[in-house]
Amino acid sequence: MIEIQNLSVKYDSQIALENINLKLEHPSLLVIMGPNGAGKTTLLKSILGLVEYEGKIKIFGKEPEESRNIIGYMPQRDRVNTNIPLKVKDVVLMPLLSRYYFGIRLEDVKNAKRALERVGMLHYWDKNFSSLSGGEQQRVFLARVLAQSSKILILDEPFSATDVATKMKMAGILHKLKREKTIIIVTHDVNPLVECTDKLLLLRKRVIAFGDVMDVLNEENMEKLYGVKVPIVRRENVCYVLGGDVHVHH
Ligand SMILES: Nc1ncnc2c1ncn2[C@@H]1O[C@H](COP(=O)(O)OP(=O)(O)OP(=O)(O)O)[C@@H](O)[C@H]1O
Repeated sequence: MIEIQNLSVKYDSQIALENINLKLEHPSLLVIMGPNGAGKTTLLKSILGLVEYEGKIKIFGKEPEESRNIIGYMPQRDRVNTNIPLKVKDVVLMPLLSRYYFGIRLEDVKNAKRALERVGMLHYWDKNFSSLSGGEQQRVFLARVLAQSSKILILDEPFSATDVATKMKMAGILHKLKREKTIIIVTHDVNPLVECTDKLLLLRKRVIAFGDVMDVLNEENMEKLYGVKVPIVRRENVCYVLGGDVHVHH
């Protein structure tokens, strides 16, 4: 369970997050949406203990710094150097290696292969990572995080650079995983995930809205969030953002 109380983050004097409160049950899937610069990545980094913050964050009752071994993190692709001179297998195995000082275990290789198979990339095992397309690299990054078998997954824009088939495939994997894990996803495109999202957080430095998708995803809240009209279509028990990828600078 993740509990955040009165969380605020400042970079120098600039406020990135102000008075964030939320509670997330385990297992569940939380989607975070908001305009560029809204503090989404900063919120993820706070949960990971990677930035200084004011307020309280408890992850199964522990501090973020003490919880790193139960969290798998997939950073935003734009912010990592994807020109890595490594094979696909090395990229997936790397976080597993750092856990054990005595080298690679057969079980780690099995986990890495299983994760790559899950995202449909096992045939690239021996291929140079930098030669893959953006969407393929994204699938390898997802495999890397899946192979860690963490209780909590934090994914920053996992769908960027992926085609519609890959998005649907990734969403399907996450849908299955959320039965046993807590998954936190930042995305500009909530549509592939609406059916498996338990809680939606609309963030713009502060919490604009937090709750069930059907309650939170409405035109009034989207206008508050993005400052422009964003049409929503409702159909039976689901709703979608018309335009899909909402990417607005505030
Ligand atoms: N290391 C840093 N030093 C100074 N300012 C920062 C730093 N990281 C982020 N910021 C600023 O904090 C604000 C929030 O940034 P953050 O990356 O959390 O936004 P975001 O919602 O993830 O945006 P995007 O959708 O563009 O990825 C921005 O104004 C950004 O410029």
